[in-house]
Amino acid sequence: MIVTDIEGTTSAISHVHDVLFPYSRARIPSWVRRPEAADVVREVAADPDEAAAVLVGWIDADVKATPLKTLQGLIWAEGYASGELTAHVYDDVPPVLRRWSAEGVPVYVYSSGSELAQRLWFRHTQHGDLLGHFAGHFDTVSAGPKREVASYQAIAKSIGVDPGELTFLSDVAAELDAAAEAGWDTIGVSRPSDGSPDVGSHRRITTFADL
Ligand SMILES: CSCCC(=O)C(=O)COP(=O)(O)O
Ligand SMILES: [Mg+2]
Repeated sequence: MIVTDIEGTTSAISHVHDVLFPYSRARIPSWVRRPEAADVVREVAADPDEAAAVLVGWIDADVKATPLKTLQGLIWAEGYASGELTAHVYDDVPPVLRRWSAEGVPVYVYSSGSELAQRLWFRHTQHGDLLGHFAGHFDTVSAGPKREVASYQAIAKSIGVDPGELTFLSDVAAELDAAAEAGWDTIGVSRPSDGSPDVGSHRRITTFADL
């Protein structure tokens, strides 16, 4: 069974940082006053203005904080609905997703982006709707932070399989290390167009075509 990261693995880091993050950053000051954001604001600060400053600071520092990821999912939902946003997925990914679907290989997503953000992402790619290829989604709420071994143990337990049956695809060495420590197989996906991040000692590929 496959569990895949999104940013840097199925999709370009540059798209997240140059398109998605600025879209949410520009809208946070008004969104913190909306009723849908009340829980997030309460978690982050004493009032909406203070919350907006914290949330924008997290975007600028790329902090994968759960309240930020929750709010970004809500903000991006409007962008996808209006047609302002389209998600990026590398050209080599859809053919492999189709092959895995045809072969009955279950594929899950594990991303710091919220489950809502993940679903929107794969529903609105430049290749069309790819969401049907995924058996389930894990985020920092359902599994925990991506650099902690316990998160990978929690995912294996939730799917109901031995850790050795799971293969994790990610561009981040610390995430792959945590998955390996939990007993998973790991493959580092290192995209040259994103600067080929270092995946440490893990098996390394540069395209899903190699899977
Ligand atoms: C579809 S989630 C959008 C990207 C994002 O907010 C993020 O934090 C991605 O992190 P990942 O764990 O996929 O590297
Ligand atoms: Mg990543």
